[in-house]
Amino acid sequence: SSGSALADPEQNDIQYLTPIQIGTPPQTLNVDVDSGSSDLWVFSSETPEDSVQGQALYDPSKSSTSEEVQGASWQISYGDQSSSGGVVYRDTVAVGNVSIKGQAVEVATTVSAQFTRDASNDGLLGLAFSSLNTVSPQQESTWFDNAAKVLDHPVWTADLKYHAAGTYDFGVIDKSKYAGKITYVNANSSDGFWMFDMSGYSVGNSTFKTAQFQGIADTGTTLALLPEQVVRDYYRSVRGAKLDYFQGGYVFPCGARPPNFVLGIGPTRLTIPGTYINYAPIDSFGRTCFGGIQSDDGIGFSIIGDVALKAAFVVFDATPDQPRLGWASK
Ligand SMILES: N[C@H]1[C@H](O)[C@@H](Sc2ccccc2)[C@@H]2OC[C@H]1O2
Repeated sequence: SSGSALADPEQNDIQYLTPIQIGTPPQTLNVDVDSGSSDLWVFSSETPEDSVQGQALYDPSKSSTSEEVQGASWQISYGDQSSSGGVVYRDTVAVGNVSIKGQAVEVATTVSAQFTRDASNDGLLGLAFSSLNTVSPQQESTWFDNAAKVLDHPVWTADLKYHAAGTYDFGVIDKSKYAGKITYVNANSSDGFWMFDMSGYSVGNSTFKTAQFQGIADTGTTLALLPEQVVRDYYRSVRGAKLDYFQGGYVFPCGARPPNFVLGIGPTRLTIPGTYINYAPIDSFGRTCFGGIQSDDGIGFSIIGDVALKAAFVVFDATPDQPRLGWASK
């Protein structure tokens, strides 16, 4: 089987939301497909009312195919310090018409304020490796790991777009969605992420500088978080750019036209248009803008988020024993 689901951006492409169907009859929720985590969790009838502000709720009691996983619980905290936790049901979950029975659906009994504030986000669909799943005492598999058994190929692809709806495809590589060839690089899943090696970078039309650093492909992170040195080098070329301690990153006058940024991924190059790096105004006058490239704060690896991913067609290939990431222009 194979399927395709919408990736609909919120304002400024802060995140992309994908409708999924849970239960019988199907309950549709819009979730954030997140290649940086491995829990499928949703707002639910068991989420305290004061923690819900407009989200759609999954109600297992209204699904004839739901069953509680006795004694199981989950608790997750994310890179941006948000968090959630709760109990676990099994139910049928369809993404892009690929329907999987007995999928662990983690229902939230607590969510942090960032999630409560985000009315259009009904939960997360974690598509990193199952080794990061937080369900205890028995860890659960991601929806993709369960689906890979029935998909024509153990792959899913991300075709995110700048200020427009894109798609996540499952089990198929759609040739109409990219141009030229797909270049594959090995992924290292030992930390549970889609981690891969960068080979260098260039700013605008300057010469390519070799630099060895690792990064994770993270559809759930908005920006591209790169090594401090690389980021400092980039903003030297942006008129009026400065590191704003209070905003927590590099800002510049919204009239600035940041240069393109070229990321070396193994032998291939990913060009992030400067327009994607003029991420969004931080003030209501639209005078000062926040950069789409920021520092990874020395966490030990970079986070290749949506600002970069939306410039490519990306293949998450979970071929057993050798996961790979495919990159193509579009
Ligand atoms: N992988 C990412 C994840 O999807 C989000 S979770 C999230 C939090 C609040 C609002 C929406 C989503 C968080 O930011 C970066 C990293 O952790």
